[in-house]
Amino acid sequence: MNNGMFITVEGPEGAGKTTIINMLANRLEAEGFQVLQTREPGGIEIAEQIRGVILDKNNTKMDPRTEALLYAAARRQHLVEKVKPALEKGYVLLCDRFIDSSLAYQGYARGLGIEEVFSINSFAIEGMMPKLTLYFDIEPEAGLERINQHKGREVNRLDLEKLDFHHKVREGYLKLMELYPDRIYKIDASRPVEDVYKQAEAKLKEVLEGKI
Ligand SMILES: Nc1ncnc2c1ncn2[C@@H]1O[C@H](COP(=O)(O)OP(=O)(O)OP(=O)(O)O)[C@@H](O)[C@H]1O
Ligand SMILES: Cc1cn([C@H]2C[C@H](O)[C@@H](COP(=O)(O)O)O2)c(=O)[nH]c1=O
Repeated sequence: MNNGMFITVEGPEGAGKTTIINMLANRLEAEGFQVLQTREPGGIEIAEQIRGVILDKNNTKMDPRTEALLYAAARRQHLVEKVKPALEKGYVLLCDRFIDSSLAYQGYARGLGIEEVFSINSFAIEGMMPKLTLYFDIEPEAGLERINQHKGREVNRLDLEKLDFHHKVREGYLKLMELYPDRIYKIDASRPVEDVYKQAEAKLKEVLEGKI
């Protein structure tokens, strides 16, 4: 039984996902929803350990397929331990990144192929897809500039990829929007925080009120 609502938030580095998820969670809780925030890769102990391996700056030899499989493995464990139980209890689950990150980063930007990466992830997720994905669209230069200014945020292995890679990630997301127009909703994340929040809140409310 699945009574909750599975919402994912996606986008390039520094798009503002974490900032807006926090604001949405506060708002929904104030309105009486049961809300759970989580993230990928991570969110539970085993997946956080896998995150450490994937994002370690010293792991420069990591093969792209190994990377894709590790993300899928972390996803599987997180889904079983946290996502499914929360949805069964009726939570609105706000997840910072999910399968679309693998499709955009590993499938498109790394060149493994969107279909191939979807296929290995099918084994991990067994059809559990989000009801809504808020895609935070921003030029990579602007997103990277934000994270460079963000004191205390550790720079990880993926952040250190060349600018061309980050452009491909964005192109990958734009392709995903064409593939899944009913699920993925684009937010202009280059705007000031309040404006980005309003765009996200309006769409989320539509979905929660059952308008789509
Ligand atoms: N709309 C905005 N305008 C300007 N700065 C912003 C905006 N949204 C977030 N920021 C700032 O940009 C930095 C990155 O924001 P945040 O951590 O929310 O992004 P993110 O998408 O979760 O990043 P990543 O996934 O790459 O870690 C933070 O310092 C945050 O305060
Ligand atoms: C889930 C997932 C993530 N990634 C990348 C995207 C980011 O570069 C890092 C995660 O760092 P964040 O600060 O938590 O955003 O991992 C990926 O390439 N593939 C994935 O499936």
